Amino acid sequence: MAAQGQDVAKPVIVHINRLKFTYPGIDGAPPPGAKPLIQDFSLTLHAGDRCLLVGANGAGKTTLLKILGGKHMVDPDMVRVLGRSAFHDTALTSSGALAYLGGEWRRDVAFAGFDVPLQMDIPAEKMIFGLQGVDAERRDRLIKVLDIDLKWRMHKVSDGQRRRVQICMGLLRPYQVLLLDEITVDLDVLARADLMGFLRSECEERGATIIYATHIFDGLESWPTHMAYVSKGTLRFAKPIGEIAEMKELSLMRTVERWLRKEIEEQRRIRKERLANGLPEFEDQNPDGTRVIGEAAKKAAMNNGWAGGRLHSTLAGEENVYDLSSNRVLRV
Ligand SMILES: Nc1ncnc2c1ncn2[C@@H]1O[C@H](COP(=O)(O)OP(=O)(O)OP(=O)(O)O)[C@@H](O)[C@H]1O
Repeated sequence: MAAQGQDVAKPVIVHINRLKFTYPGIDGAPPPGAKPLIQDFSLTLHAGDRCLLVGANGAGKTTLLKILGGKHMVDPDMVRVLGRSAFHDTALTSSGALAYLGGEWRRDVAFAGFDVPLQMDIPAEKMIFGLQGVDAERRDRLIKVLDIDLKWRMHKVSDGQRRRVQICMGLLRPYQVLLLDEITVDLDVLARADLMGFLRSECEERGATIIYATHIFDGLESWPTHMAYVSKGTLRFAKPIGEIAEMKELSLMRTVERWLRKEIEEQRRIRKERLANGLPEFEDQNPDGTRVIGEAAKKAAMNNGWAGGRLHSTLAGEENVYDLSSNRVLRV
């Protein structure tokens, strides 16, 4: 489904066409019998669109952003960013045209993409000015927007201050497509508002396209042009913000809350019906009560693409590996 009501004169920037994806098991192949995590997912976004990606924990938002960012291989026709397949055409990310800023930074001392240790005794200035080929005006603007003190020593700053430097570095290059995965958690109200304002101007002034997965809706009321609601790996809908009926009477947060409450009620009803019909409560439940299908899946190594399975190895012994969304992993 394309986001309805968009300006068709604008170029298509992101095109997802009936995407289907299953995380590979330890042998690199999808576990036999595993239900795809993402299925029949289609979405089209145009230049200048700012799309909020919403959905419950584990719905598949991070997975989708990673697929878009070229970190998981899918059929090249299923996902096109700027007309190219990010997985197969690595120049898309290395050129900076496609940028991804994700929550995994939080647990990671090395900054994705730049290979710079973030917690060593190094001034923010050295990190920010260390990146070559950057437009000086853009750099100054970002330093101002994120209110960065160039003298900050990276090993002594707060989480929020470190995050500001990370975000600054991630935005130094003028991307055409930006994928954001819950990046504002540590930011104070002012830094968050200024950052969102900056990102908005990027879309309005130079036609950048942004997809932002978040659970924090404070101050985002007038930010998105579109909303995409994901539920259990499928797209419920993607619409321009003006076409979302609930938003005429409810805030953004209450709107999403209403969707998620409805979803959970539906799931409870389905589970009740299954039990009443003598079936296991969950569709993907094994007889022993676990919810991973097949032996290969039980042994599946957690590999989240961006970080080569570093953190996930600590979770290898956990039973229901498929019930751990990325944010849950981060919060462990
Ligand atoms: N590397 C992996 N291997 C196998 N399954 C995974 C892997 N990473 C995530 N999953 C599973 O995929 C599902 C979707 O996870 P994902 O992180 O995409 O959800 P999300 O919508 O971003 O959740 P949240 O809002 O909690 O961040 C979860 O059930 C999770 O257990």
